[in-house]
Amino acid sequence: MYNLPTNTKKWQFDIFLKKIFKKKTDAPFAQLLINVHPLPLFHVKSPIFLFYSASVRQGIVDSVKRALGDQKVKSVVICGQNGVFCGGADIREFGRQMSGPPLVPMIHDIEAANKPVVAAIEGSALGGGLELALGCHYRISHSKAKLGLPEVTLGLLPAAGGTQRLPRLIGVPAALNLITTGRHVTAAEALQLGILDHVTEHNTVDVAVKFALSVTGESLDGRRISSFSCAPLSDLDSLFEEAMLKVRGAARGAIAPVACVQAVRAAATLPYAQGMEREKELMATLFHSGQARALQYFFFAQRAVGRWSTPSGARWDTSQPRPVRKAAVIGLGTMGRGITVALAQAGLSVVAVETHAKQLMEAKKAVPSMLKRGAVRGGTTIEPDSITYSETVQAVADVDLVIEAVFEDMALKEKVFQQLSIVCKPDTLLCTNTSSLDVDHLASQTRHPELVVGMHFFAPAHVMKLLEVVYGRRSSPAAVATAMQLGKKMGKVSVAVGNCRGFAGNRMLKRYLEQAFFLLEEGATPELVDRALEEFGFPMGVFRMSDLSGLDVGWRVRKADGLADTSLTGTSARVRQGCRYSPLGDLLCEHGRFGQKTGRGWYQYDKPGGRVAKSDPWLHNFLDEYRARHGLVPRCIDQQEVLERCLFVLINEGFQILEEGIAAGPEDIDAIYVFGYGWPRHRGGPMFYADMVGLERVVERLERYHQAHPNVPYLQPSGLLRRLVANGSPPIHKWRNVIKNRNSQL
Ligand SMILES: CC(C)(COP(=O)(O)OP(=O)(O)OC[C@H]1O[C@@H](n2cnc3c(N)ncnc32)[C@H](O)[C@@H]1OP(=O)(O)O)[C@@H](O)C(=O)NCCC(=O)NCCSC(=O)C[C@@H](O)CCCCCCCCCCCCC(=O)O
Repeated sequence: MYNLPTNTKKWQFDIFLKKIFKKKTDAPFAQLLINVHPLPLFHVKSPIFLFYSASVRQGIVDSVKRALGDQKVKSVVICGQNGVFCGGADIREFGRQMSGPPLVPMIHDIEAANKPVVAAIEGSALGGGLELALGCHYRISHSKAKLGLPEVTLGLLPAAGGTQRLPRLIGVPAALNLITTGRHVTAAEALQLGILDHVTEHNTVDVAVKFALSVTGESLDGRRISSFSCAPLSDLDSLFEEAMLKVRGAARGAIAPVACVQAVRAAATLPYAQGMEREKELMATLFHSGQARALQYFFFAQRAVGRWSTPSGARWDTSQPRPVRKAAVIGLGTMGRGITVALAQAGLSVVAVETHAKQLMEAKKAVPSMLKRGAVRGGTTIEPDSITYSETVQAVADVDLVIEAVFEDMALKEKVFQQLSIVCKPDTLLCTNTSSLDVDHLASQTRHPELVVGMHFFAPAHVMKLLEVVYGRRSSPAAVATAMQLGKKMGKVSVAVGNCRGFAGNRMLKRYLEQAFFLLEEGATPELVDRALEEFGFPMGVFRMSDLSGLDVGWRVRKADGLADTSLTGTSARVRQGCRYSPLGDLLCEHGRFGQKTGRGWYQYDKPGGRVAKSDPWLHNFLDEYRARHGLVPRCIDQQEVLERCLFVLINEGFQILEEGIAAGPEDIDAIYVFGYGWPRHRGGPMFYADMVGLERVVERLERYHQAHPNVPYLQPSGLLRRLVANGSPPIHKWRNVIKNRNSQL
């Protein structure tokens, strides 16, 4: 029996030796089962799994050394504990001084062993976990395991030989796909790709031990992946050019996918040792990059939003969600259909209500085909009768939860909530899919305001990952917890936010859009503004995005708010409620230019519904005339000003939202912006970006722009932003302390 490595606690590293006797000969025969797990997670509901920490790596190195040096040991099986092989490197270690044995020589020594080493994979083999398995001579996996090299999603590349061994094992095209996307594959796909040697439904370790016995003494020459050559390909150059174009198009400005392509190219063109050198060099450029920091921050931020809290003290860990088996959707327009699909995909039974016969008929056709497409994409099946359709609200009498998705009109929504309050069971949760209306007001229309919350979906609702769960003043903790849990069940990232106009996302977006309009007044063009934002990493600039979502949407809201009055002339045309206002969007709508759907907006399209935006001379003339009419002298505006004006004002509103407690922490805002508004993930989200840029700089630029535009009050740095700077600009993970101190003084 081997002893645990000194200085390793039992819960950190477990290793045991199993003596197995060959049945026929009865000769002593031993395998080493190295448990490469577990770091317990301090999360009651999570399973235990391991990420390589220094002590784990040390443990593996020592154990493998002893196993290989022990004549009694004939083969080695490496497995995890508690059903998980290995989730890869401990990401938290990256920010600190790294210690302990490095992974590359550790895996190299395993591969060089003269005894068969078998990886027994259960749960996950990700990142460095899969790289370890690739260093083994055989890989046996449970059918439910997931495998992958997700380093690219953390701004890195698989630098423990992953970029060199995987292409040698499964070929360049398949390896490029896995390494540049970071996607996880099922055991079945991994077997088909050739990553695995065998997949089992039974006890993986038992199967691996049996297998390890069966190959004892066999030659390992053909089993060391580093000695393989990549399968030859006829046109390597165009393959890599195509791969480069693809990754550049998928995440503009992201450096890790580009480095991944370069590393795989090295595998395809260089001997293994030189390829490893190239892998190391490329990793060194990524490792300390801002993008790696941003992506690793975002990895934890995504998880942090699940630990929600509200200013009234409701929390994720003390609030019990209610079971939801049957749900209803009221209103089957675009949003309602998407929500119906998302609920059905989550396995709920759904009552879909639409009072307009024509719309109902169309929905009855559209929803099943959306479900079918989703099932094909996700390889799932859907119970066709999980959705029932009705023309009357009475059909929702027995559901556990209703999501209202009627037209964005307060009077109409009020009526629906009054009806629902009468028709539904007294404990039914009533949710509204509004994008900006007052949730408290809607709650006041019902008998149980504590059971009312907002569920703000993003279009298309069955595809977009973000869900803002909006708690009102009287929403009960159970109501919030139920909506959050339902969001998770639908595969969404649910973020709890307070009730205010536009909630967190749209409230910030309003400021961003306004600045973009002001920039046009001052001399910019839609092309210039969009180019700056797209080069920053947004998939679409603000004007292309408006054309896609429809200019009439914002126009309707501005009209309802009494803002869109184009009959005003002179200076009052560009001022509303004492603040600068740009009527440009309203004027375009008056010309019938609603964006892609009308074939004209900020750009022109070849036909209504066309997708390809082309510069429009009409629009440029229109802007010239508009400026001349208002005595505006166009000036040269550079990309930096576009970014600062549009992004810093959005960030400033984010600080205001934090100050007011509408969002509990910066991670919430960042998750909303990355998942709902196309903020480039490799920039971590707007609040993380502010931290990277430096809070002093954000304040300084905002102040300067405010001086230049004194009638734009929200260019003034928010109180929280100023306080953070006064507190020495602490790093983002400490902002909550400053916010908490302030709230506790209120
Ligand atoms: C594993 C999962 C699939 C589990 O999912 P599940 O849903 O069950 O659970 P959660 O996702 O909620 O996670 C629970 C809990 O665990 C935390 N966590 C998850 N993964 C990690 C991790 N890898 N490290 C640390 N912590 C982790 C998570 O945050 C949750 O806790 P919380 O408190 O937040 O609730 C799923 O979690 C998952 O997919 N995880 C990520 C897996 C992954 O991405 N793995 C890859 C890691 S990177 C890696 O392995 C790199 C390797 O290639 C090794 C490379 C060699 C490195 C060498 C360094 C050389 C540096 C050279 C440069 C030097 C230059 C110079 O200085 O000069």
